[in-house]
Amino acid sequence: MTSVTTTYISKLNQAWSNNNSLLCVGLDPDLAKLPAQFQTSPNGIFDFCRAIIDATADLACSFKPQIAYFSALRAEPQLEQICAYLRDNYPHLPIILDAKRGDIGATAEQYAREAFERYGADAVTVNPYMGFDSVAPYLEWKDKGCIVLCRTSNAGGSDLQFLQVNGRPLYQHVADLVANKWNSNGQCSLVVGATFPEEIKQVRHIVGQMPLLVPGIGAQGGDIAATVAAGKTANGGMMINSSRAILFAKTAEGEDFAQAARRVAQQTRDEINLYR
Ligand SMILES: O=C(O)c1cc(=O)[nH]c(=O)n1[C@@H]1O[C@H](COP(=O)(O)O)[C@@H](O)[C@H]1O
Repeated sequence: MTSVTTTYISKLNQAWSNNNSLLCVGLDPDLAKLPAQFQTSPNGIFDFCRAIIDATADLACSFKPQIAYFSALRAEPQLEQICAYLRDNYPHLPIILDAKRGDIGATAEQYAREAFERYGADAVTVNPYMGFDSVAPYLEWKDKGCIVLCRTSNAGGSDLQFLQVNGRPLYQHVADLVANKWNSNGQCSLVVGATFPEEIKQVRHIVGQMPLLVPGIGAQGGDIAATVAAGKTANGGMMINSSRAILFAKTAEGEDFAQAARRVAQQTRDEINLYR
């Protein structure tokens, strides 16, 4: 059996190759969209996510729970259970806690503890808007990952990220800053949306081999071929996230929701691999 390593980056490298996959399965369990039996049972969110995890783990390079789907419903204990379930059963797959945190250092220390101690995540998404001292507390956790928003997948990302600053767009400054100043321990990644393949190319050029978290395929319509071509590296280079398209895949005749999720995850993984 392959040995399990403990840093975010080494886990990710192993997951890319062991599962031959760049697919990150997003866990965004919108209660209203869950099959009816999970909407009403007390541990329904956990049970739904566990079924999705078991159905897709061999096809994924990581799982990304989005914290708002839990905290909005006071369901953080179920998120703790999901993270524990992932650590116990799929310890080789990194857990990316999507929380998009950003605050002054003292508060960021608490957010880092929340991500890495409470949930035992391998990496957390953070917002760079408040600058280095707001990100530094995450970097103190040397074996954990810090995934910084750079060129987000939403249209409104352009409001700020495309502003020209000293001759180039702000998102390129973020990429440069993270790659050349903040990443001294090699634990950083960047978020770049699959809806903007040209920007993925620009970011890849600036950051070398740094892993990218790339949401925006599936429900947001990002182009898989263009995304992979723009961001791939020799050993992987990207976690390409899909959430709703997998979680709430339309069932074919005779399929249950988990089988449908697996089918879509497999199609997505295979389509990504076509272009690697
Ligand atoms: O950081 C993220 O994960 C993220 C960044 C971004 O630029 N765009 C984006 O969609 N996301 C997240 O990625 C997931 C996308 O979900 P789907 O559109 O359903 O695949 C959601 O959890 C978003 O919060």
